[in-house]
Amino acid sequence: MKNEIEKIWDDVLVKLEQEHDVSSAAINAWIKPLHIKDVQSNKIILSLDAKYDERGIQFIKKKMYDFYISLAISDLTGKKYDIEVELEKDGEKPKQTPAATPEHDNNNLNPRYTFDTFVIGDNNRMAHAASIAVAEAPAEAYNPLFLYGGAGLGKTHLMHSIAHYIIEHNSSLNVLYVTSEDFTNEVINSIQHKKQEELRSKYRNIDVLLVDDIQFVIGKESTQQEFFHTFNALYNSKKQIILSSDKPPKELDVLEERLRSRFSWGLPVDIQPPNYETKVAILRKRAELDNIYIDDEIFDYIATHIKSNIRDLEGALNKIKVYSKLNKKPIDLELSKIALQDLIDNKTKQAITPELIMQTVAEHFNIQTSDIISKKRSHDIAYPRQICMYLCKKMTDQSLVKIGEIIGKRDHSTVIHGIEKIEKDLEKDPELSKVIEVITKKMD
Ligand SMILES: Nc1ncnc2c1ncn2[C@@H]1O[C@H](COP(=O)(O)OP(=O)(O)OP(=O)(O)O)[C@@H](O)[C@H]1O
Repeated sequence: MKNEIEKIWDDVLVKLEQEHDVSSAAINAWIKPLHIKDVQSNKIILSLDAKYDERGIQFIKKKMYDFYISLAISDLTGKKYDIEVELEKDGEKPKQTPAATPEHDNNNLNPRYTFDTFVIGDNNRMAHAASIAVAEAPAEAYNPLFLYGGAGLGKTHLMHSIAHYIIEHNSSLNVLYVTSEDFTNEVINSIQHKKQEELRSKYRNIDVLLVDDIQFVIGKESTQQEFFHTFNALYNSKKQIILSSDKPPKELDVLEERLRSRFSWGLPVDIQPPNYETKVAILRKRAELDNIYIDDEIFDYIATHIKSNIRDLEGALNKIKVYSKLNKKPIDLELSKIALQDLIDNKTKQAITPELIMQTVAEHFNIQTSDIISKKRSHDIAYPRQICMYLCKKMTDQSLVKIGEIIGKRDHSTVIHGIEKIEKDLEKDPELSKVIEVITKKMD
């Protein structure tokens, strides 16, 4: 049993990062030093590297990493295990330590996040170009470079790419990548242990500072202060600063004005969600890097069904890989659909509401949503209204009474009549089936 868990350990780590938002830095620092000591019928015992002490275990529990590991394992194996973490005794370390991916080098950088593996699309072209400019000529092109955009769209990937590039091409420069969480913790520790001077001199000796998710310093008084001074010191000495955030500087509302304006000094540049073609290109690249062959129809299926972000796209691909491995079946479209069932069904169900149905039907028939809920009885309005009733019953969890209420306060016998009318027409009118199919697709 231990073997089986060891086999999927890499996938557990990927899941922690992709689905439970455990940062790659945290995986490196806290999950990699865990070894699978024993697997019992419903319990897995993990031991934490002897270099740590009890506080390490407390931290893992506090951050709920044990809970996320248990979730990831149950997701992958379909079986629920409790996770127990204990401290490894010196010399006890098992020989077979599970390999950990993603690996991180000494600089806390994911080796996979480089310019070579970054797919350029319309959504990120400018951000990519600016990143290259900064990597080639630190502190000369844009300072600070401020990358912003929604979650999982590639900001961290670009930041690591810049850092890798500079380390490789300009080895004399002192490059530091931190998340704002790391930075905050360093500030707190320095205050606690009265080592603020040490922290300041560390940060002021850096040539290229990259701080990921800077929005998290907002509201943390001392951290903001410290960052403000670090920023000024580096900027005035013509050192490169690269920041990422979920919003542009002007929308970081609660941030002190003096920091907000500094963030806009250089180049704020956004990353947007990818379009269909870019999504497919990213999936292809990912499969190529993982050395697996995946048919285009599967990429098409993922790209049309996963609408959120690139992390979720990769998560979907990963789910398919793991499902095929566990079930020892080749990857085809049918297997992919089964593997992604939960992911996709949930998302569709959540998104489709009676309001969305009314809006889509109205658009399709070139009428107003207000017509649908109105008292009008002409065929060009009443028929789309009945289609709405039919689709609400089919695609939402609403009761007939509720559907009637939403569609213009109609009683439930009117709703039943409407649904039956459409069901009957569907039996004899292939054109209507097509109309329903098109409307359903529009909501997908
Ligand atoms: N253009 C791209 N080409 C290839 N992979 C990409 C691209 N954009 C994002 N990815 C991949 O998507 C995943 C999520 O990206 P990343 O962690 O950089 O997002 P982020 O914008 O930093 O998100 P967050 O704000 O949540 O930290 C990563 O595995 C990354 O490699």
